[in-house]
Amino acid sequence: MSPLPPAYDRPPRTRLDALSAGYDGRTVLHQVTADIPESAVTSLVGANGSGKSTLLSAVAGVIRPTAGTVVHRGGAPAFVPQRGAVSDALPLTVRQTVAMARWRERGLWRRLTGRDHSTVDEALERLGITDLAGRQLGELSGGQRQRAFIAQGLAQRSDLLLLDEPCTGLDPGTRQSISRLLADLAADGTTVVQATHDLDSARSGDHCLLLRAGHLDAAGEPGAVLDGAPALLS
Ligand SMILES: Nc1ncnc2c1ncn2[C@@H]1O[C@H](COP(=O)(O)OP(=O)(O)OP(=O)(O)O)[C@@H](O)[C@H]1O
Repeated sequence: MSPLPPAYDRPPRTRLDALSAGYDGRTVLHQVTADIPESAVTSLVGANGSGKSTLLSAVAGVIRPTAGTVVHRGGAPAFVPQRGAVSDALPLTVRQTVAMARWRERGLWRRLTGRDHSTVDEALERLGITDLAGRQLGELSGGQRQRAFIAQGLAQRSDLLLLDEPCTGLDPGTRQSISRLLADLAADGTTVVQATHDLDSARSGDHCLLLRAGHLDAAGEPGAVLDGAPALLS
């Protein structure tokens, strides 16, 4: 198999054109135009409040653009919001949490199929949490819980995985292993977009978008984007 071309040469999986979005009439994301290359890890970086989560939510379809467009070349994305899509106060096991991804497609009144169960098993396996399947979500460490939420995202079987700060609050070893997992997913054909404050993780990705006060400040190869933003590195 020939190696994939660098991210900046890959076709866009998703294209943002003059995308603006916000809350209650207040615009926080201003006319962002960018491509998200397929089969690559794109990192959204920027200071607190720069609009990373808002951009992800707009790409996920959770909030509507106030202007501009998000065009997906493919199906609906899987979105793993900050702190996961379910409260860890709910009495759910890890397996039930991951299986929720399949219920969304089936509807609550249908039984999960054998393929659904295999998808859940594969997602648990891929995140290395098969042995935690029967544990309650509320009993897990931060890193274990984060893996369960990423597994839930994977089990949605989308080729576009959107993750809001998957590494926040985790120790360096766990952060590294999650970054490696994201790279493996991209190598297998999944387009990954992560909002992150972890600059090592951003640097190890393929592509980077830097937001400043809701504007796209730079885009491209991670090293070049991050080296051009010394304030972020301090
Ligand atoms: N649900 C919301 N309702 C109203 N305003 C919001 C909401 N979510 C975010 N904002 C505002 O939008 C702006 C951008 O926030 P956003 O969470 O997108 O930034 P961020 O870059 O992800 O920040 P952080 O790194 O702190 O997570 C901020 O001023 C924030 O207060």
